[in-house]
Amino acid sequence: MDEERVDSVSLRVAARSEKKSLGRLSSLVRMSLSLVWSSGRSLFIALVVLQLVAAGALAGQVLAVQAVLDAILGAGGVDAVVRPALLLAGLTAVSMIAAGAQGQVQRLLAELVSRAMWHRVLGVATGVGLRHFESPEFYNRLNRVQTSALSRPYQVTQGLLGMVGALAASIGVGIALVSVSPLLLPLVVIGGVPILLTSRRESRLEFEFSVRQTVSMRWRQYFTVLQTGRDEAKEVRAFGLAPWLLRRFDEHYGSYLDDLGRHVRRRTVLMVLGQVGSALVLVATLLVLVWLIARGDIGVAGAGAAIVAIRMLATQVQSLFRGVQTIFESGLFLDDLNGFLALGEAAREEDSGDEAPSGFLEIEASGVHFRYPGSETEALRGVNIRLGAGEVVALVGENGSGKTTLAKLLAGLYEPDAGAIRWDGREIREFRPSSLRERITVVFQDFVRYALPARENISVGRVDEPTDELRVRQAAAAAGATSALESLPQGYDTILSRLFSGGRELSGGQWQRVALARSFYRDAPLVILDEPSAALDPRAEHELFSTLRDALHGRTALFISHRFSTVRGADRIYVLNEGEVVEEGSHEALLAADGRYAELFRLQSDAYVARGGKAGESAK
Ligand SMILES: Nc1ncnc2c1ncn2[C@@H]1O[C@H](COP(=O)(O)OP(=O)(O)OP(=O)(O)O)[C@@H](O)[C@H]1O
Repeated sequence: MDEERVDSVSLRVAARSEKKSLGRLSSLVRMSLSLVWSSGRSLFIALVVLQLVAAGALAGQVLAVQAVLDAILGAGGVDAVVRPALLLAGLTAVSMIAAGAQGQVQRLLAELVSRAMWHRVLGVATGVGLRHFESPEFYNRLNRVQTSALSRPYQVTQGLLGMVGALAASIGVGIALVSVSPLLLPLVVIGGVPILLTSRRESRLEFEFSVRQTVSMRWRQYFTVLQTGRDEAKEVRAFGLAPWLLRRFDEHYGSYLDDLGRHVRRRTVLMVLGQVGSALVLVATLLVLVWLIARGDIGVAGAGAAIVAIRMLATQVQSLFRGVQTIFESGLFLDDLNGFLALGEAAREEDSGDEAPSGFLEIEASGVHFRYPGSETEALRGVNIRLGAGEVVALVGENGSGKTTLAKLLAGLYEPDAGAIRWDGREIREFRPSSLRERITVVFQDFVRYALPARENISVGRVDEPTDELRVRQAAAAAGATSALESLPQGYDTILSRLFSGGRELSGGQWQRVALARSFYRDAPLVILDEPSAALDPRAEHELFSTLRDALHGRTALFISHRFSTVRGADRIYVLNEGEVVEEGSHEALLAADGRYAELFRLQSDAYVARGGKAGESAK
């Protein structure tokens, strides 16, 4: 919670101290333009052309109005009015068509920019180290980036294009107005200033509101997922959670709506102040016009054209200043976005070092300490373990003793705070992290169940190569998944989820076999299996471990298990307790030592015997 508070406070402070210099404006514009340009240059050019056409047509309309009025008041009769009237109609049609076409082109361009932004954001989300996923601030930022910052570069460009169009139109109409009376132009421009001032304040309020509401919005999203998610649906019904979840959702929505109400009121007050200020200047401008007419400086046709020009120009000047405001408003969100994208830069820089060797003779963890970010206590405290090539090594220990954490460090997903993990004497931190991970395959307890065809659920084990059908089937066979997958309606083409039509769901144990097949398909020299048999029935578990060495084809395996019947076949067993290795050795040696392992083993086998089964004895 503290981190969230610091995050929003620091961002609000940054927003207040933000410099509104021209330099900043130009750097925001440059960044946004380059993104839009690289995403769809031909559409961008088309938009600029359409803006210019619309602006030219607008300025032409002022002159056409004057020509129509001149013709009406002159002695040429009806015939003389036809040509300027047709011109006016033509110019009006052109400006309307240009505006309509702009809307369609903008829609396409916005999607192209959005895709380019998603590429960057997803690149960061998948590229940053796992430690970021321990931090609420990372999720806050990710949420803000997804909900608002993603569309901002395009909005800046749109603001800029709007400004270009408005500027072109203002110049055109301004020249037309000056030709009627030079005095009126500065007054119309001054009319835009109140809008500029109030909208700058509105921008800041908008950003502050967004930062303030990030955490609440994430809670709302979370409660939405709980009520709509497939995985959650069972428990929500079984526990009758629906009304309670809806109440929790409503609490967050309620506080959001209260804050939104206050925010909208403040923005409305500012908007009204700006508009009233502009309207007062407009009144002054019109009074000057009346004075000019009274003095006889402007004729009737000129006065008519001036009124049209003042109206048009006031709108254009407002658009111009609103464009500036959009850019500044987006600037605050873009800073946030840039901060997020910088994490990706840092991750790319971190992914450097030597190529990891294709194999090893020995992996050794020595004196490894590790504490999760934000955690008080160490999850690992001076751990020493060794894995020889081709060995099958087991980690056992009670819940929370650090087994999974050690597996994550060995998999190169976290770095030790102290101590080292070495491959044949070389510290793994010397290797490029992504190249190290290519040499390792891990099946986590909570492996991902992809809503994809069975084949892809296995071949995602190695996506950098084209799918090898034979290897998919061999991996499935090694994991004991063949019969479950072949009996599916479309065999390996069946989607393993009910989310999509034709899909089928697997049982927990069948899924576990698919995850194992995925790890075998990866074909890496080190295989890490975190409770690979937790969901397997006794027969499947027995089959898995009796054939594990064959399936490994000489690869090294580290597996975590709570079942001692599976652990006993390992070459070496490490017993963890509160982040430390307290015992190591073969099953027989550990039993003979009569320590913690022997105690846990007896507890488990006694439980079987107590239930009257023979499994305990057979385990011994
Ligand atoms: N992502 C995390 N952030 C902070 N602390 C964590 C995180 N994951 C685990 N821990 C803590 O680290 C310690 C070791 O956890 P770990 O998951 O390695 O235990 P384990 O031996 O694998 O447990 P289990 O048998 O229940 O799977 C525990 O105290 C746990 O609360």
